[in-house]
Amino acid sequence: MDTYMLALDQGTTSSRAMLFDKTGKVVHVAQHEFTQYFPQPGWVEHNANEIWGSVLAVIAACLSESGVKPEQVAGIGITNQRETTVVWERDTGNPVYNAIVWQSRQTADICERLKSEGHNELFRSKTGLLLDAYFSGTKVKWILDHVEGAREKAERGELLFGTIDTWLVWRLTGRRVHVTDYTNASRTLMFNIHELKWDEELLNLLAVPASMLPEVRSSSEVYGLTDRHHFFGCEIPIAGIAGDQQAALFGQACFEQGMAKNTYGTGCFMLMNTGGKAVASSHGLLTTIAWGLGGKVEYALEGSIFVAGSAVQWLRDGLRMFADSKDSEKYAERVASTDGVYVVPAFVGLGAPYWDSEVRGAVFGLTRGTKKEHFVRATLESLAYQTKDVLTSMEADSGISLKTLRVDGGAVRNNFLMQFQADMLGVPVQRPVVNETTALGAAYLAGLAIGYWDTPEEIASNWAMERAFAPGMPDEQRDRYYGGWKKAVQAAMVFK
Ligand SMILES: Nc1ncnc2c1ncn2[C@@H]1O[C@H](COP(=O)(O)OP(=O)(O)O)[C@@H](O)[C@H]1O
Ligand SMILES: O=P(O)(O)OC[C@H](O)CO
Repeated sequence: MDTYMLALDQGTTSSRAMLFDKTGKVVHVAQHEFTQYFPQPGWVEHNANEIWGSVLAVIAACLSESGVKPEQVAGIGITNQRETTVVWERDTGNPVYNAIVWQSRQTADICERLKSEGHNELFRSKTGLLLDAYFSGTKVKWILDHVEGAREKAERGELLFGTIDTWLVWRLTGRRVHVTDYTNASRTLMFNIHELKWDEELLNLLAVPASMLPEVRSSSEVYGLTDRHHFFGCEIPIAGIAGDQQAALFGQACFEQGMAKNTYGTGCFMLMNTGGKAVASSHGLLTTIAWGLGGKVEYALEGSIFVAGSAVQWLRDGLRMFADSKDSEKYAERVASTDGVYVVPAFVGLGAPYWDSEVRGAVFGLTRGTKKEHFVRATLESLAYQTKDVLTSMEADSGISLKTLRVDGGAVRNNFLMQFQADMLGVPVQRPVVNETTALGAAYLAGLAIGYWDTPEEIASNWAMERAFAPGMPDEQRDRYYGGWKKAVQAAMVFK
């Protein structure tokens, strides 16, 4: 009987279940979108029960559509949108508030207050992060402060906190197992990434009771078995957990120090493996845990870009410039350049390396001759420029010069973008055959724990390139283009 690994990829806009075989090939995918709530400007929330329902639905669809029987599933790996915060009642399992999504800015004032009290450096040095509304810690505090009775319940030990991985494992195991892994813990602002434990001093500053927190485990081990009731009568080991960007780094087999990947989805997330060393950034990057595996923890430097593919969606849905995102390539290629037009897609502020939550989007260099094609091209180029900003910081922080960049995510299908990216970075951009590297990484982590795969080397040999894009732009032209982008960003940051 053939067996498969099942990856559950719980993303910001959809949940996916994916079956992989031993060669790392996708056997089947099922996907389900769910509701986005925007209760106030800048706030983004999800219904945690709807997410749970969507995960059950995609598991059922993936198995029934593929004809794979539940008993053929050797193990489950979970990967998730990171930082998104759920608080629920231990006894009833009811969330006390919506899940507050990573993009949500509703805790910006809590961050400002902690910064004004001089705590930024403390959080940075212990967690590798910044005091920004992006991360979970202030979101937990916000729920305890704003939901009636929540703080009292939390103090009595009646509430549990989890990122989405934790929520799903708790539900899948029939409410028995309350765990997370190092990668997800490292995005909470509450976890000390050097001592590998929840940090009491930070918990006190955030006023979050330790009793709410999940146990932190490695990214590859058996955490528990699925409850028969949720898994068609089968008890399947849940054996891998990683935040989606770390899972993609693993799925791209970036196992050696200095290897990096960039995922072009809603946002762009570039991670560089820095090995067993937590490299502190002095250029606006995050230090994060890449994975915990085989009794060891490896670290990564991360540049998080908040708006990437969603800028293409904006052209499609907001400005109605085309009906399908893939047409952006055709329009961009109809002109030889943007003719000096720059789009700065700072719709929710700018993440790495600027961390400016007040700045908003801007367009520069318009003339009477500016056409839709220039606009589309400039928007796509903005993804590559933002990535260049991050790589420049990454090389400065790590002292490592990137040799090649491995890419994945929805927007890498755009050949214009990939070529422009290679030109801008001056290094080859490599696109793998399997673009579903996030889910694949989760499957690999789970598969290693249960012996479906034996070693990371075996996994690395599965990685295959679909196409490489070689840099070809003359230095002078690259510097001129990039210089224009830097000026555009600076100008956008002045206008607030
Ligand atoms: N051919 C394309 N060119 C440019 N952008 C694209 C293309 N195809 C998809 N996208 C963008 O990629 C994003 C979807 O990628 P995906 O990896 O599924 O995102 P996520 O996991 O963040 O939801 C969308 O924002 C979409 O606009
Ligand atoms: O849901 P995604 O794939 O856009 O990823 C979200 C990131 O994990 C946020 O940090």
